[in-house]
Amino acid sequence: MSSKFQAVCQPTNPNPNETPKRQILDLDDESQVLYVPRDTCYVASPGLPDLVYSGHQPHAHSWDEFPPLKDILEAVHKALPGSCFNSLLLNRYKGGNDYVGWHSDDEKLYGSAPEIASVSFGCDRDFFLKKKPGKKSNAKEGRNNEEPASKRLKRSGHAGQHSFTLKHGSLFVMRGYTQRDWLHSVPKRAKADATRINLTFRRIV
Ligand SMILES: O=C(O)CCC(=O)C(=O)O
Ligand SMILES: [Fe+2]
Repeated sequence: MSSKFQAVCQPTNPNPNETPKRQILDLDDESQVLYVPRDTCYVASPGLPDLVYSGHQPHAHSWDEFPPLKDILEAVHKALPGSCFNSLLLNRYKGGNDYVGWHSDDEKLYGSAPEIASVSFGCDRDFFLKKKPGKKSNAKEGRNNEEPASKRLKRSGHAGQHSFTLKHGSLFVMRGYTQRDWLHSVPKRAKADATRINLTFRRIV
């Protein structure tokens, strides 16, 4: 059976000073190409605008090519009443070296406060969320900076960062201003020795 997953490679960014909008691409030292450090596959309903991220425009497969995905979509719609997803980005992490760097899925075509439903299968992986620079993480931290800067710096390491373990069969939902105000990532994990498939259902408005 042929795989619809793509290991995405594209030529090195012509302007090396320009950082990709979403930090999900990485520079491969040997081949000097920008690559996505996991395999991806994009599915979308017909007639929607093209998805472009980090200068990459994935081919949109149709739902009919993957009948099981339609079943999962239906189950997600049932679990999240009122949701109506029309596109899906799949990620395959072949092992602990595959990852997604800090980014937000804040592309305009998803609207200002998108709901994104993330379903995971296979190997457990950690998922991190942290506030974008300049966004206050809660009312407490916004207090007039009573604390000396040196102290604040010390505890700022992972303060305000939230970690979740996304387990086989789990449904994780991001909504509201999560994409506007927060970054998320799935870091490399030496101990994650098996494949993980992640499905992120989205609505292009
Ligand atoms: O694999 C995950 O849990 C996250 C994937 C993700 O953030 C994305 O596809 O934008
Ligand atoms: Fe994401």
